[in-house]
Amino acid sequence: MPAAHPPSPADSPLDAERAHLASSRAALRAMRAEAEALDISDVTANWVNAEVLRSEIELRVKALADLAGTPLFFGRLDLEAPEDGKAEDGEREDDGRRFYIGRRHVHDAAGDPMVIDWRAPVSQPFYRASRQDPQGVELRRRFGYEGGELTAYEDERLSGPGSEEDGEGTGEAAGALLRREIERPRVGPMRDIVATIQPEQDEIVRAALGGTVCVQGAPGTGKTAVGLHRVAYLLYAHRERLARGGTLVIGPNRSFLRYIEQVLPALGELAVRQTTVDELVAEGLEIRGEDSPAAALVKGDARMAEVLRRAVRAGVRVPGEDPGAAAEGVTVVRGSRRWRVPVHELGEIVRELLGRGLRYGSAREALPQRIAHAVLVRMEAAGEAPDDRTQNAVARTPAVKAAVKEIWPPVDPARLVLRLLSDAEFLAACAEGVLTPQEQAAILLERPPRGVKAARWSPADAVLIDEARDLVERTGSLGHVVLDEAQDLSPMQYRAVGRRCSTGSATVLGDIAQGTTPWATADWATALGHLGKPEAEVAELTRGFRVPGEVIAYASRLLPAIAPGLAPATSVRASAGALRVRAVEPEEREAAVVAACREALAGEGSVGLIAAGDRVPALAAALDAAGLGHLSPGEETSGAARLTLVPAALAKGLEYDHVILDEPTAVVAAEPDERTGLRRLYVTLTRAVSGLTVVHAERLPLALTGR
Ligand SMILES: Nc1ncnc2c1ncn2[C@@H]1O[C@H](COP(=O)(O)OP(=O)(O)OP(=O)(O)O)[C@@H](O)[C@H]1O
Repeated sequence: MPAAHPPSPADSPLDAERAHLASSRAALRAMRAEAEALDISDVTANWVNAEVLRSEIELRVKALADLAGTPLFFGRLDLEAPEDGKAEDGEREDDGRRFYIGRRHVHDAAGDPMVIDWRAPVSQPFYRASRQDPQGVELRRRFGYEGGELTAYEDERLSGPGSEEDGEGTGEAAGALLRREIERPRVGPMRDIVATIQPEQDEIVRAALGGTVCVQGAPGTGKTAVGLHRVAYLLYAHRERLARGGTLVIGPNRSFLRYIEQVLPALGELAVRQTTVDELVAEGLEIRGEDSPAAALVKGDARMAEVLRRAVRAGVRVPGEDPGAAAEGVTVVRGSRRWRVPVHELGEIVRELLGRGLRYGSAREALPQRIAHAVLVRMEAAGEAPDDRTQNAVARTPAVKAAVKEIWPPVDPARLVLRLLSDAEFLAACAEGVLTPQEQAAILLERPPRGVKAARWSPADAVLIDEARDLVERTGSLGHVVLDEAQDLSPMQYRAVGRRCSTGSATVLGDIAQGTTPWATADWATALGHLGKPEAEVAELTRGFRVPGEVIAYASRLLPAIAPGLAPATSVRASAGALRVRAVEPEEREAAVVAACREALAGEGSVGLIAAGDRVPALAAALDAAGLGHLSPGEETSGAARLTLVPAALAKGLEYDHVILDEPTAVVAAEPDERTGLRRLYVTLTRAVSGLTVVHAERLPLALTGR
C-alpha cells in the first residue's frame, strides 16, 4: 500500500504543505482582487463591448472564488531531476520540478505557478503515471483534507531511490484517500472526483475532441463523473473552439440534472447548458400527452425518419406532374414585355432541385432565383442586358412568388406531423413499404385534435417534429455533447442528439443492463449509427467505485437475465456487512421499512428509500406517521433532511450512502415485461455507497435468488 502519513508535529512536511496552501490561498485572493479592480473604461469603445467585458470579468471573479471546504490543491508531483541538472547557487533544488495540482491555476505576483490546473498537460502524470511507466515522476503525493484543513498525505514513489519498497505505485491501487473520498458521507449534490480520477477514467476524460467516445460502464464506475470532467477538460483544452460551438450535457430527467448541476461550476465551468432530450427537442412545444407502448415503439423507430422525409417531400408539387402547380407556367411582366417560363421547364428546375438533396427550406429559397434565371436567359436571348439586380427583381415579382407558393409551399413541421398522425391516407402514402398497416394503425390518433395548439403532444411526437424541422432547415451543431444514460434513447432520439453535434463530437455514456425503455439500446454499434457517429470508439469501465463488493455481486446475479454479454462489475471496496436482506410478514412490511430507515438515519450521510411507484403513497404515509420527514428526488438533501423517498422509475443515476429497497417483486412487476422489470431492479440495487437493506414480504425474483 502507498505510505499514509497522519497529522504530524510542528515543522513536519505537513506543515510545509500547509504553508504552501496558505500562500497559494493568498495568491488566489490577490488574483481575484486584481480581476475585481480591472478598469475597463479606457479599453472599450462602446457600451456593448463594455457590457460584454464586464460580464466576462464577473465570471472570472466568480471562478476565482476560494470555496470554503474545496481544497485548492489535492496533489503534488515531484519530477525526476534532469541527468545533468545540478542546482545552481541560490536556486531551490526542486525549482521547476515540483508541481501542486489543483482545480484551477494559481500564480504568484511574479507570475510563477503555485498551483497547476488539473487539466494542464503537466498534470496528466498525476493521474496516469505508474511504477511501470513513471512518466518522469519521482514522487506522487495525494493530500487529504477535513473541512478545508489539510490533514494528511499519501506518497507513492514511482522512480528513483526508494521506489522499490515504497508503495505499490501501480496507479491503480485504491488508496486510503480514494476510499475515504468515496465513503465521505453524502449530503447535497454530486461532488467532483478531480482529486482521484483513475487512469482508465482519465483516458476518457482527456480523449481528443475530434472523435466521439462511447463508454459502456457498469453502475457506479464513474460514467457521469467522467462525462462531466471531460466537458471541463475539453473547455480548458479547446476553450475558443467550444465557446463558438457550445457544449451541452444531456441527462435523463430534471431531478438527475439537479443532482449533477453543481459539478461543473465546482470545476470552474459556469456556462455549460444541462438539459434532457425531451426539453432539447420541445422548443416551446407543450408536452401534455403520453403514448401507448405500441405507439411509442413505432414513433421512436428509425424508420420514422424515412416516413417523415417522404411527408416533407410530398409538399413539393412538380409542374407538369402534379395538378395545380403553376399549370400555366410563369409569366413575368417587365415594362411592356412579358416573359414566360413554360411548365416543362419549371418541372425540370424543380426535379433538379429535388435531386440535389437540399433541405426543403433551402431548396424553397433557391427556387425563385432559378425561375428568375430562366427569365433572364430569355431576356438575353431577346437582346436585353439584364444584371443581378434584374434577376433579384424578377425573383420578387408576384408571379414568381405565387408560383413558388404553389410548387414549394412552406412546411410547418408540427402541422405536418399532426397530419401524418391524423390522416390515414396521407400516412399510408408516406409509410408505404416502410411501416406495416398495424404499425400505422398504432400511431394514428383516434380523435384528431382541431389543430396544432389543441394537440396533446407526447415526448415522441416532439422528436418527430424535431426531425421534420431538420428536414426543412438544418439544425445547428454544437462543438461537443455529453449524453448520459444513453441506453434509454430511441433511435429517433439518437438522431435528434446526433444532429446537434453533426460537425462536433460526443461523449456517449450508458449501461445496456440499465436500459428500461421499450426501445432500449441492445448494442452500441447500432446506437452510434443512429447518432451519426458509427466510427466512435467504445470503451468499457468495469471497476466500480460506488457500490460495495457484496452489493454489486448480489445485483450482478441479474446480469445473465438482463444483459448476458456484459461482464459483471468489480468493486474497489469489499465492505462486508453492506448488504442486508430482510424477509417480513406482509402486515409488518411498512413498519420494517420505517425501522430500516431509522437505523440508516442513525448513521451519517444520505438515505434513499426506493420503491415501486405504486408503493410510494403507502410508504410516504408510513414515514409521516412515524414522524420521519422525507424529500423527493431532485430536492437537495442537507444535514437536517437526509431521507429521500424515490420512486424506482426515478432512481437511475442517483446514489445514497444507505439505500432501503422496498419489495423488489413490486419493482419488477411495475414494468411492462420481466426483462425491463429486472433491469429496473438492477438499477435500484446499485444505488448504495455504503449499505443496502432489502425489505420484502413477497418472494424475491428467481433471477435474484436462483431458487
Ligand atoms: N475516481 C473516482 N474517485 C472518487 N469517486 C469516484 C471516482 N469515480 C467514481 N466515483 C464516485 O462513484 C460514484 C458513482 O459515479 P457515477 O455516478 O459517475 O457512476 P455511473 O457509472 O454514472 O453510475 P450509474 O450507471 O449508476 O449512473 C459517484 O459518487 C462518484 O463520485
